[in-house]
Amino acid sequence: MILTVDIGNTRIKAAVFEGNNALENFIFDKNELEKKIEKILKKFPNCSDLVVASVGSIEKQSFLTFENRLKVHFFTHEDVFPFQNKYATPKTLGIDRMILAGGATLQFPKQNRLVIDAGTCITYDFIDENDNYLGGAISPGLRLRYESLHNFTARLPLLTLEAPDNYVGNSTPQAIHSGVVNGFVYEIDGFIDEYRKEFSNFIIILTGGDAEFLAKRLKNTIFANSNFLLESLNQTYQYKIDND
Ligand SMILES: Nc1ncnc2c1ncn2[C@@H]1O[C@H](COP(=O)(O)OP(=O)(O)O)[C@@H](O)[C@H]1O
Ligand SMILES: CC(C)(COP(=O)(O)O)[C@@H](O)C(=O)NCCC(=O)O
Ligand SMILES: [K+]
Repeated sequence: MILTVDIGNTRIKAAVFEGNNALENFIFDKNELEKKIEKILKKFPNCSDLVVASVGSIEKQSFLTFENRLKVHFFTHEDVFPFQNKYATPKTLGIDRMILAGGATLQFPKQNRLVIDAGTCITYDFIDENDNYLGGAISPGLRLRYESLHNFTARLPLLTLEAPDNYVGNSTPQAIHSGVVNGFVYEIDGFIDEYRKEFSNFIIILTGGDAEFLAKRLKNTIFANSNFLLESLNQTYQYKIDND
């Protein structure tokens, strides 16, 4: 059994895998990291490996305490990945994006793939049919948009996610919901349309905390898989073991 841990900028997601099956998923806050992992290991004492991808503030040292019990692997740019990295600054590419690209390459062989991760940020990652990672885009995620409007203005309230009634918002709250949610949806549909002009065919993988909310609102039909990063961590780790 493998315990995978994804440390994002908002929260931590974890899952226990047996082969390719996720047995249980967990979501928690970074201040609960050690306590939650202890609890998971108590429930799944057969975990032999702990595999981590972190773009958050948590570093490898936080996992030292588990090293006497199981094999700990903290993914870095030095690991082997199943694609060629064509990013001009490969060392600054987010490790979460590398794991997503790894999972997309392994799960959907020999085809163009676009991965959209709607988390703290929205990230777009394109891996072509020859397994070249080309890059993509980074923009503010849903919650970040609500928070930025509030934090950088004097008069805009901090709202929580709500589906707008209309794109013509007729009040301050409705105008904010329209701007944030419709802007978010139009951005993603717009990006997909642009990619379609350049690449005739590609599979789209949509993941992240806002994937489900988003999927039903897009003009393009895409199935959301909120678990794709953890699945990719599990698969990219297997790939690393087989190819090291
Ligand atoms: N309970 C929740 N707590 C925080 N964010 C949530 C929650 N439910 C949905 N979200 C949405 O999920 C996004 C964070 O997604 P997630 O994939 O967990 O991010 P990250 O990997 O960057 O930590 C937020 O922008 C927010 O809009
Ligand atoms: C873009 C990100 C902040 C996304 O983080 P997330 O939304 O998953 O928490 C992360 O992938 C990152 O720190 N990237 C480094 C810059 C880059 O990928 O080019
Ligand atoms: K993201």
